[in-house]
Formats: sequence, C-alpha cells, structure tokens
Amino acid sequence: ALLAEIKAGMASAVCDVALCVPAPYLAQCQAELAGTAIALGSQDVSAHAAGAYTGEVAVSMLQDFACRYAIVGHSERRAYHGETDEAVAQKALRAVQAGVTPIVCVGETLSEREAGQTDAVVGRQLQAVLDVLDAAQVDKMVVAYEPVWAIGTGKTATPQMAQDVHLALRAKLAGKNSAAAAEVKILYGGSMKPDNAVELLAMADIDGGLIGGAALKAADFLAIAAAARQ
Ligand SMILES: O=C(CO)COP(=O)(O)O
Repeated sequence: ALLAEIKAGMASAVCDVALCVPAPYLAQCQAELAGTAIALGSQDVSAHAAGAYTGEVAVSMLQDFACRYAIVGHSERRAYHGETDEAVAQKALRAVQAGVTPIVCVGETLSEREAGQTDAVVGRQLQAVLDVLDAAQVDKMVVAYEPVWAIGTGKTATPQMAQDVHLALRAKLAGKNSAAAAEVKILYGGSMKPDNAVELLAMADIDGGLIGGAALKAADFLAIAAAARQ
C-alpha cells in the first residue's frame, strides 16, 4: 500500500528516487516498480561475492531483482551486527564490482561528536572504503552522512553542521580522485522531514537525503522528494 501511494505521487519524476527495501520484499517491489523511474535498492549486501554463507544475500542475488543500489554500513548494522570499517568496505567493493551502487553510510555517535571527533570518525569510515576502491571507482558510489544521534530521534543536524561534514567528506573523496569527488552524491540522513528538507537540501554539498521514518508515510516522503527539486 505504501509503495502504491509513493508510485502514484511520483508520477512525474521529481528527482532521482530509490527505495531500499528489506530483502524479502525485493520481488514484490521489483514488480511494482517496473516501468517507473523509481529505482530499487537493498538495505545491505554480503561482503562475499559467492560461497557458502548461509543467510547472506550476495550482490548477484540482488541483481536477480534488478537492484541498482545497496546500502552498506548503516549505523544499525555497525552497532548491532558488529560490522567493522573493513567489512563495510568489502561490501561496498562487492557492489561496485557488480555494477551495483553502494550507498556508504558514515556517521558519528553523540559522544564522538561531543569529543570533537566527528571529522576523524567519518573520515576513517570513508577512508576504509576508498582504500579498497581504485581511483576510477570513486564515482561509482553514493555517500550518506548519518549522524547516529539524529537517526530516528527527531534530532536533526543543523544545515550548517551537516554541510561542514559533507564538505569534509568531499575533501576526503578528492584525496582519491578530485574530479570524481565533485560528482559523488553525498546524502544527509537523520530525521529528515518535510519541514527541514528544504533548508538541508539547499546546502552546497548536501545532494539528497537518506530517509528513514519519514519514508514510511507516503505524503512525507513525497514532500521531501518535492523539496529536493527546488
Ligand atoms: O537511518 C536513516 C535512514 O536509513 C534515517 O532514519 P530517520 O530518517 O528515521 O532518522
């Protein structure tokens, strides 16, 4: 029902939109999204291309459902499933090698921010991915800055706080490939809502959003997509 509402509201393409759904819904969503401009993505991908890893979803399986994106390194995967920077990097690499665009999530916890470590933490998380990619692969990924303290909490980074981190991330990308750095989409995630999306998306280095809670209400998601067009 949610997908039908989003589809109806997206009838005219307002911006690039991808829906990243839990793996069991991929087949249904692929069918529902066929013929629309809305892309399909997953919320995770295995760090292994193939082999006996029961329960894992390999990138080739995602491709069976025409997934164009795979979120990797979401803070909940890092926190609750012990995913290290290196494991996240391997997931990103598997996706890139298969032609699936990884959405690489980085973000600091509240205590890390309060200790002045934000740039160091997100820089380390992004660098781990850059270390396994060739310079020519840098523009094959999307980066999402998601301050952990802002996810699902109703607390949002101010536009300037987010912009400062996005700028630092773009500089880090430029260290690997300066031309590609300008092209990489850096999304902000963390309680993005219709009432704060316009000012966040107006910032020079905020190229889009990674929407959690507000994507569960079609009207809110559509309003954010409309804000992205402005
Ligand atoms: O983690 C997020 C998206 O993956 C952000 O979630 P919220 O938009 O609910 O804060």
